This record gives sequence, C-alpha cells and structure tokens, in this order.
Amino acid sequence: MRSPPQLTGLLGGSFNPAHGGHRRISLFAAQALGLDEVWWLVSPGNPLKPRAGMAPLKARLRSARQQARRAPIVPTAIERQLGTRYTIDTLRSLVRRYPKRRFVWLMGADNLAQFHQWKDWRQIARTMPIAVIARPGYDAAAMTSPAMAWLRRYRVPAASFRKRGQWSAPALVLLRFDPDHRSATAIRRANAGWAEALAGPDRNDDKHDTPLRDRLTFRSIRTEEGA
Ligand SMILES: Nc1ncnc2c1ncn2[C@@H]1O[C@H](COP(=O)(O)OP(=O)(O)OP(=O)(O)O)[C@@H](O)[C@H]1O
Ligand SMILES: O=C(O)c1ccc[n+]([C@@H]2O[C@H](COP(=O)([O-])O)[C@@H](O)[C@H]2O)c1
Repeated sequence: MRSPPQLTGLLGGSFNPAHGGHRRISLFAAQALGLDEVWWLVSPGNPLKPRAGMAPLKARLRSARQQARRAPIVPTAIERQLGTRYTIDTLRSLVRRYPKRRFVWLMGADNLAQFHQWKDWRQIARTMPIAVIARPGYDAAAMTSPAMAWLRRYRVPAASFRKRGQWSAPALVLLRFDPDHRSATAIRRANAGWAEALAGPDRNDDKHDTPLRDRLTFRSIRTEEGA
C-alpha cells in the first residue's frame, strides 16, 4: 500500500531573529491542519523589506535552529540554495523537488494584508493552499485587504485540511489561536546586539547548505511554548 504524502507547512520569513511566536504558531498550525512538519524558510532577503537592519542569513538561521529545538520544525536556508527570492519561484521549485509531499503556505495576518503586493500572488494561491494565522494588530487590515477580497471565495475550514488527499488550491484557511504578541521588531528594539551574540563560532556553519533531510514524522505535535 502506498504511504500517505507527507503534509508539510512552509513558513517563510526574515527570522530577524526567530522567536517563540514563530515556534508557537508553527506548532498550533501543525496541530490544526494535521501537518507532519513545518519547514521554516529563512529568507535571504524579503523583497519588500529594506536590507538595513537585516542580520546576516547565518545568524538568522542560527536563531531559527535555537527556536526549533525538539519540535517538528525544520529551519532551512533553502532559498539560498535554490537561488530564489520571490515566494512564487521558491514554491514552484519545492513542488517540483518534492513531488511526494503536500505543502501548505503559512503566514501571519500581517502578510495577508500586503499579499497583493507580492509577485504573482494569485499564482502562489494556485500553487498550494494557504493558511493565515491571526496576529494582534493586523487582523482587520488582513480581512479587508485586496488579496482577501479575491481569496475569500476559496475559504475552507481547517477540518477539511485534515482529510488527506483533499488538498486542492486555491484554498484559504484562517487560523485563530490565543493571539501571540511577540515580534522580531520588538526583540530587535529590546536587544540591539542579538545578531552579534548569535554570530559566534559554530561547528555547524556549513550545514547552511545541507539539503532538507527527510525526518521522522511527528504525528503527535507538542504544543509546548518556546521562549
Ligand atoms: N506573533 C505572531 N503571530 C502570527 N504570525 C506571526 C507572528 N510572528 C511572526 N509571524 C509570521 O511568521 C512569518 C515570519 O515572520 P517574521 O520573520 O517576519 O517575524 P516578525 O516577528 O513578523 O518580524 P518583524 O517584526 O521584523 O516584521 C510571517 O508570516 C509572520 O506573519
Ligand atoms: O514573493 C514576494 O513578492 C514576497 C514579498 C514579500 C515577502 N515575501 C516572503 O514572505 C515571507 C515573510 O517575510 P517576512 O519578512 O515578513 O518574514 C518570506 O518568505 C518572504 O520571502 C515574498
């Protein structure tokens, strides 16, 4: 009998730095959608964000590894390997590269609010389902956004996602958990030296380009909270 496809959430981000909110929303999304794991795509550079104040990719990836410990979360700098920067290009590449997996794009409500500014955003929605996680301060803007005006007709309840083999795109799932107020901006404001602190010697530095490994599946997602 054929094994069921691995259900994989993709959380793209600057992770400048990664924080407990990333971990928490990933674990909650995994549980709500029945995902086997969540890959964090640590971006070489968000096309819409200024480079100023952006820590080196290596430091951001290191912070992601720290936050992902002992969880079914795989931090990766795969966009650097693929040479992609725009999400549509990354997702097309991943779908080709991992034909046995089913992917869902995860993002916070702040990103839905500006999703219509992303390159080929409707094509992103046609490439894989999207799950949006509520975020304090952004939900109203997200719900009234131009992208939401188009996406709302594809809205499906989270329970549908749990039925394997029924993933089709476009599909939009809105996820609401206890709001998580943490943000990388707040951390940067509170601790201007985080990047330097994380940029010390690391024996795993060359794992930067390690291909994603097929990991054990984690059926029972723990909902523990990170820092
Ligand atoms: N507290 C949160 N609640 C919901 N979504 C979140 C939260 N923190 C981050 N996200 C989502 O995680 C993804 C990666 O976020 P990112 O690395 O930009 O962190 P951030 O805290 O939003 O950073 P910054 O404050 O620098 O914009 C994005 O889709 C973002 O919307
Ligand atoms: O493809 C685009 O046009 C695009 C525009 C803005 C942001 N993104 C992606 O959105 C994800 C979230 O970015 P960020 O900086 O808000 O964490 C990250 O994977 C970015 O590469 C992608």
